[in-house]
Amino acid sequence: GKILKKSNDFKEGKGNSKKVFDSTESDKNKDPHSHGFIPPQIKFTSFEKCDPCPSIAKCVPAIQCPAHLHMSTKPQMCDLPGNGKVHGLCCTTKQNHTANNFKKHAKLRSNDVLDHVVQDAKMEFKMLKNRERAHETFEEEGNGITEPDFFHQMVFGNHRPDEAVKINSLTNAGVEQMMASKIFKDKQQLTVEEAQLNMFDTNLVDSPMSRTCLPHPKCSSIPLHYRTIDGTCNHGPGRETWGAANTPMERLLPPAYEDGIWAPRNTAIDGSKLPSARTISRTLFPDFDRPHPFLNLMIMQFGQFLSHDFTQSSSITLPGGKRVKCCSKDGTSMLPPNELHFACMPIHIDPNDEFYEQFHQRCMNFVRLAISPDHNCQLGYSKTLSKVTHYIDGSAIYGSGMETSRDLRSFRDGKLKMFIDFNRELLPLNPKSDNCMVHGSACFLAGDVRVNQHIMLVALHLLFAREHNRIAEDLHQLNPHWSDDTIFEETRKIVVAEIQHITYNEWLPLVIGKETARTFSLLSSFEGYSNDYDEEINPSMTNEFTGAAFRFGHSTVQGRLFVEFQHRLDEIILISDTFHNPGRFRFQHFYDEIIRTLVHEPMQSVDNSVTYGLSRYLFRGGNPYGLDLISLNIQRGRDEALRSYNDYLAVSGRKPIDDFHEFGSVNAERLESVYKSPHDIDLYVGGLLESSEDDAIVGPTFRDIIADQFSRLRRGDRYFYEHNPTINPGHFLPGQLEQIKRITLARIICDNSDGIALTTQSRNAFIQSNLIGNEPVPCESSAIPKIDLSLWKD
Ligand code: HEM
Ligand SMILES: [Ca+2]
Repeated sequence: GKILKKSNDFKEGKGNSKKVFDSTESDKNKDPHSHGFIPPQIKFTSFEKCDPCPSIAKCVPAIQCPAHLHMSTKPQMCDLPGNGKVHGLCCTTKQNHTANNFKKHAKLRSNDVLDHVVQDAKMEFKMLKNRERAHETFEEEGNGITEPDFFHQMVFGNHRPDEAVKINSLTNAGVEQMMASKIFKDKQQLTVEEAQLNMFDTNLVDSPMSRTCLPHPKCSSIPLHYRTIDGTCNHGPGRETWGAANTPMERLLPPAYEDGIWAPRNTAIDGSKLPSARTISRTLFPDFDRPHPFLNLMIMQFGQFLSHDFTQSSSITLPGGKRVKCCSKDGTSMLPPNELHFACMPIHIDPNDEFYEQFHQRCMNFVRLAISPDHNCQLGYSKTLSKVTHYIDGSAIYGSGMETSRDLRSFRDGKLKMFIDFNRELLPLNPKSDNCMVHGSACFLAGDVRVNQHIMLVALHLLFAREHNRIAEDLHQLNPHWSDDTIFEETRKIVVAEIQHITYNEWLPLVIGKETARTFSLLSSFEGYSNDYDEEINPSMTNEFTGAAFRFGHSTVQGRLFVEFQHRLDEIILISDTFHNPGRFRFQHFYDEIIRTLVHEPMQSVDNSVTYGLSRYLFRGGNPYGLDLISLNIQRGRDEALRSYNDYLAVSGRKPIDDFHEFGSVNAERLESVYKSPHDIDLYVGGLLESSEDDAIVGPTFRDIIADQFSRLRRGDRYFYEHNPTINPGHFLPGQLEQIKRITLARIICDNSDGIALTTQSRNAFIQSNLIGNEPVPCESSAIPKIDLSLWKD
């Protein structure tokens, strides 16, 4: 095989001088919104085999090979660890896939230009804010029945008014920078794809717009012993904000923004408009009961709990924090263009929609995500942000901000606040009256604002909050001299390690399959420390992951819960009745019973079926109909400018499709009835419809996007529980780490039950409890190993 010496050599790859994108010169002067804009396609390259990789390059799964190398040159194939079925690519696999890797050639011509850009952007921003005032006059809810859209916006909500103010000013800064980038692009006559490839070489740090830059935290020169609450200072100088709360997401591939800056993906390959997200949803995602043969609903619920640990997008709101509305009041039409807020992207509902027709609904509200200033305050395409820490760090339990975290702590013996009801711990009651449907009934407070979203989610929050207090109590007994702070931080460290261990050791291999977990080096080692930290890996969420791949979970949701009660009649609970309505937790037996149900009941398979509880009745509350989560997901992908499904096949090293029949004849027919070309398929749709391979539950495209993200989340986290003492300033002692690695979800369930309806538990809490080999054993049984906390005695 050929030897490549430097990363630069990739660019020189023989016979590969062709351009990355299929860009036509005429794109340059075209208005991207005008009919006829053709989104650039990513070219697929085939690879030659070469073993071993040249020294500078590493053999990595294709998706981890930075996009620019991938697309413009021919990296060579190599063998990955595992069963030899999957080939990797020899790549220099550092930090970002896109940004900063492309040669910058949009050099600033003169400083005058930047001054003009900044001035114009300021003016435009002012005008935008003025126009926004007109929307303030819309009245808010009146009749006492909360609209589904109200709870939808709560998904992007804040804990505290001060957080709302902060995020609002950050969003404004993002919007102002977006305007500057647009103006800059026009003045410098950059093409759409130059913008998409982030070829801008200009930042605002020294400009009068520097106040819009992302604030840089001051980190001490010696790394802190415990991770910060907001995730700052995990990485070294220049990278202090990586993975922190309120910082931008990254991408696997350049965005499909149609103007290169922020205009959503709207246009099909032939220049016509893409089909409506609702049309796609109702055509392709009916509701069938297809229970998984052995996985249970805990797979689903732990997955959502995790997703709330590492991502919460933010939505654009009116200046006072109120909702933006894009449909007429009665939902029968969209607002006319001159009345639409700039963040509006309402979803069109067909007149013959078999569900919404009876309610005369023709429009579903949809507001675009907030955008953030860049880490380095660089002009370029817009980036969405996560309000929670990107790391797996228990932020759904402890909050992602100092003030929220204080609101949650009791400041006694390191414990979290709890609400004592019937002599047992429930989550503290939420002082905010609008967080739940039924005011005055139970409504809870946790580290994540979405806690009350539905009843199964509450159970997981409670489980881990109880685990915190249980460990805190033990540490207090062992070390009576420890302060509240020390107990809190030591307990938090253990709980986070438990979550990370369960994630990588139990949960993830069941989702992406053991083989892929091995290929991406994601399995926990049986013993000892790990050495795979890489300071250049940005752990931040990718848009492909949060906007599409990790939403696979929506297909696993069971809309009807069969809850077996011991002292009452069994009940079927409809998930649509529990949105923001967790009152059942006040029944003494309910917590134990819902956990038992999660472990007993099958999850739904990942496929073209989604419960109507999500695709018709989402957040219905007291209304006859709700929202459609699948429509929201598809529309969200376009809002975030995810590229079409085919481009992601290319980046994970597979051949793009040009025939709908790749998805089987039933799906092909349905796809063909909505999409004009296989090149138009939205990532969420294509990814969900793929059949899985080997032992994964998701198809290969989602599988690889998920595996890549979980790889970043361990290799790019200094405080990852397994990392060795030279890397992790808060590392565990060898004996302690050994104890952590004994932990399973089953043990945590056992240790925190009320002992009423739950006294036995299956060893694998992610596999249905009625299956042979996974029969429940008594909680005291040594078959479910315990953690020995005496190793934490000072
Ligand atoms: C009953 C269960 C669930 C409900 C009601 C629910 C609801 C929602 C809603 C309303 C959104 C925002 C949609 C938008 O406007 O873009 C969302 C986003 C999301 N969901 Fe779910 N979901 C559920 C379960 C799950 C599960 C099981 C997973 C993963 C295993 C998951 C992963 C995600 C992710 C990653 C996002 C994006 C979050 C962000 O970046 O803001 N969800 N979900
Ligand atoms: Ca987090």
